[in-house]
This record gives sequence, structure tokens and C-alpha cells, in this order.
Amino acid sequence: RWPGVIEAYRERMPVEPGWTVVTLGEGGTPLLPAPHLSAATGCEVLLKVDGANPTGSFKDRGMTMAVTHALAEGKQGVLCASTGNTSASAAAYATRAGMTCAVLVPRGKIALGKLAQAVAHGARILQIDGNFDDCLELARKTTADYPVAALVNSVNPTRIAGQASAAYEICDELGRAPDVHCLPVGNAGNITAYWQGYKAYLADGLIHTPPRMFGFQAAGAAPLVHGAPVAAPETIATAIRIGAPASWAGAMTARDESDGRFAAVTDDEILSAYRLLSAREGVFVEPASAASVAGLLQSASDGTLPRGSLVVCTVTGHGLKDPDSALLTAPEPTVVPIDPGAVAAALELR
Ligand SMILES: Cc1ncc(COP(=O)(O)O)c(/C=C/C(=O)C(=O)O)c1O
Repeated sequence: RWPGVIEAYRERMPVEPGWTVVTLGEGGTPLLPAPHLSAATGCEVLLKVDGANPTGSFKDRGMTMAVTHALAEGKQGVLCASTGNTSASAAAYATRAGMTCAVLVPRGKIALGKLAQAVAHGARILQIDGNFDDCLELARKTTADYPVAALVNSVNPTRIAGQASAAYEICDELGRAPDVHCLPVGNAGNITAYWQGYKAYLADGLIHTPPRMFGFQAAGAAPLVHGAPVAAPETIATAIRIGAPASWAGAMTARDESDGRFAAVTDDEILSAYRLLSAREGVFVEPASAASVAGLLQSASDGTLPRGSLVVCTVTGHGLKDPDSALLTAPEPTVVPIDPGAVAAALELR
């Protein structure tokens, strides 16, 4: 039985003996071959399907560590700013730990599924009349003034330590690191964590060569591509609608040390990758997650991704998080009378 991220990689986690480990069985997610993407790019493409985590996104890897740490510190609750998935995960793990949870979310810009999760777990939800960056600033100030609550955003290093587990799993499964690792980048905690994880395996001689980190941002929310914060980030991929990444330095380190790169993908590229994943690979992800595959396709066509490369694309969140986006292009449902002939006709069965 998979023991969860902390027990699976205990010697690499900042956890002390005797601490209560707060886990929902996160981690150990599929590393799935992607035959259509491999054929389309001339590479060997694998998807790290992190939407398969307990609350449906990669955030659980960091949240198990952050909430375990907060509980050990005697905190009464957790607080976070979120575009949605962090709040869903914080609410679930806080509940598991018997702690309270408060979340600050940008007004009107949070996908339905994520809000439902925070509500279901009984989190206090404050809609801030601003964007994610405003929420994060508020969360930092609030937890500084009222230390009774732990700030569990990815500025919290225990989040990064937990999220590095994805890199460990990939190396353990492949017996090596991929040549290139593609992932969507918003607040840049995840790319920071992956690079930390690959470097740890390199230092321990468990891999010979770390991957080049390819980070992809939505064109309307691409501060790391432009080299400056974006005041009014805009994208349909609301999870990465972030203009001032908190882990800017970590993202730069990952790019520079790995000979990697950042690039922007348009909402159209994101949506076409989003549809390709569900329609051809059978993997349903939320739009932000598809940015890594949009970037893979862009890199294959603009020559920045050499043919024959072994590539892992992390798809970070399950498609159920954002049902509205899936229904954007849904055809009108056909109404059929209770008649087998009508069904056969509607399905054009011969
Ligand atoms: C599905 C999905 N894909 C990619 C990202 C970007 O990861 P980072 O670059 O580590 O921020 C997020 C981030 C979400 C939040 O920042 C939040 O939930 O507050 C996400 O939910």
C-alpha cells in the first residue's frame, strides 16, 4: 500500500520522529506514456498525472508536509491565498489534522470544483476584491500579525520539500531523469520544488544528468517570460493567472542551472492541448495543466525540443476542477424519446 509522500521519502522530508504525519495518501501518481504526443513530437513523452492526487492536484504533495509541520508547531489553523487548488488542498489536510482553515481567493476567478472542495471541507472562504497577488500579500501580512495560523502557500519551504517528491518518483520509476521536464508555471513553487528534487537525486548519485526544465506560462500572465511582474494577468487558465510569482528566484535557479527555458503559450494553444489530452490520450486535466503540453507541442515545432528526447510533462490538476471550461464547447445535448429506434437513429447505428 502506498504510504503517502512523507513516509515514502521520509529521509528527504523535514519531519521529526514522533510527529503526527497528516496524510491523505498523496503521491505515487501515474507516469503515463502518451502515444499521440510522442508521435506528434518525435519524442518519448510521458505524463505525470498529478490530478490523480487525493484533492485532484499536485498541491497535496506540499500540503501534507506543510500541515504536518503546522500541527507539530502547535498552530491552531492554516491560512492561504489561492487561485483554487491550494485552498482545496489546505482545506482537506487541515480537516484531516483537526485544524481550522481560512482561504483568500480572488473575487470571481476561482473554478467551481475548487470552490466546492473548500466549502465541503468547511474552510472560511474570503473573496478578496483583487487578484491572486493581492491575496498572497494579504495572507503574508495576516499570518505575520496573527501567528496562530500557519501560512501554507509555497513561500513556506515545507511545501517545496513535499512537492519535490514528484521528481523522486519519476527518477525512481524511470531509473533516470528525463532529458526535458515540461510544466505549467504560476507562482513558481512547483518548478522550484522539482528542480530541488532532481538536484538532490543528482547529489546522491541516483541520476547522472538532471533534466532541462521547460516552464510554460499563459501568454497573458507570463512575468517570468518578460522578466518583469505583470500588473493585470489574464488567462482562461485561472490557476496560473498570477502576475508576481512568489518563487521568482527559485524559478530562475531552475532555468539557469538546468539550461532550461521559460516560454509563453496562448490561451488558444492551451485549449487545443487541453482538448487533445482528453480527446486523444484519455487524460482529462484542467486548462492550466494543459499549458505544459501546449509548451511541449510549441517546443517540438519551434525546434527547441530535440527529436528523440525523453520528456515528462506534469499535468497538475484534474479536469473535474473546472467543469465550466469543459462545457464551453459542448454541443447541445440531443433529446431522444423513450424508443430504441430513436436511439439507434440518433447514434446512426446500422
Ligand atoms: C492546476 C495548477 N497548475 C499549475 C499551477 C502553477 O503551479 P505553481 O507554479 O507552483 O504556482 C497551479 C497553481 C495554483 C496556485 O497557485 C493556487 O492554487 O493558489 C495549479 O493549480
